[in-house]
Amino acid sequence: MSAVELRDAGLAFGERTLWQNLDLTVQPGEFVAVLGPNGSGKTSLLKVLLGQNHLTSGTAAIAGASVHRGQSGVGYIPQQRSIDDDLPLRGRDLVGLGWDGHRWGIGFRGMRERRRIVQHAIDQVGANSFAGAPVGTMSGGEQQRLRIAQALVGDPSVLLCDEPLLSLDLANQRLVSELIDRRRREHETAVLFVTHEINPILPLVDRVVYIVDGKFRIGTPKEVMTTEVLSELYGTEVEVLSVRGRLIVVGTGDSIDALGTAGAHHPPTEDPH
Ligand SMILES: Nc1ncnc2c1ncn2[C@@H]1O[C@H](COP(=O)(O)OP(=O)(O)OP(=O)(O)O)[C@@H](O)[C@H]1O
Repeated sequence: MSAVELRDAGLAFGERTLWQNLDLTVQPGEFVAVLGPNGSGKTSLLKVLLGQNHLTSGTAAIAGASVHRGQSGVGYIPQQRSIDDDLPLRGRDLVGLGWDGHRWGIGFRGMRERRRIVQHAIDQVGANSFAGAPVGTMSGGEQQRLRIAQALVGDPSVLLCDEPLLSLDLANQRLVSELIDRRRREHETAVLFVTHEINPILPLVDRVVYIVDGKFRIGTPKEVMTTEVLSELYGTEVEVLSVRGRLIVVGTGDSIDALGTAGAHHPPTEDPH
């Protein structure tokens, strides 16, 4: 049974259609990167699978069952927001919050079970040494490891990750990617990974969903991350170079662009004055 299945899916907000006719089947253990410029509808796609956004057309299913809000089997790592230094919440409590959505009842047995499951998730991300500290005092990498533990605590068959490497240094980017990769290899958890920066995860990615302004392409990185495909998607001349195993993209004008906005060929915006 497939982990995720979108059939002829479309999503619009009011007049604006983000994407439509999207067919995507993700197999258990598959690692899918979701790429595209700001506002192309990447987060909205994850929210469809969380049951928070409703498709305008088509269907969405997780492990064969129609998507609904609060379903079990889905772990979510939301886009990182800075945590207030004074937040009186310990790492262990943060992970526990992930469990409470799957609560098995209260009472002594329930509490003991909760403690065991929270500890297991903390162990999976190697966070035992700092899980007792207040979250606000932790480094960005430590916080992110606990967010992953929070997403894993319900033993998900699908893990939805929204820019989980954002504002992490290279060592932590690698650590966090390895944790997610290990999860899908050891537990056959399918991963949908929204990112602007494909290079840190390039060796892990099985397929890419690349969305630009309502158009999209789905395929292996080799099939999608090419000069021809990206030029067609962006409707402008984009160049993709492979240098020492890294992909360098020039000309998109968004954050995947090696030259930043300087690489864009968009017409200059009008000066309002
Ligand atoms: N609930 C909503 N109601 C109306 N418009 C929405 C809603 N959610 C998202 N949008 C709009 O849909 C568009 C896509 O948003 P989304 O967050 O999915 O983009 P994204 O590709 O994840 O962008 P980014 O890379 O900036 O995170 C945006 O223009 C956003 O304002």
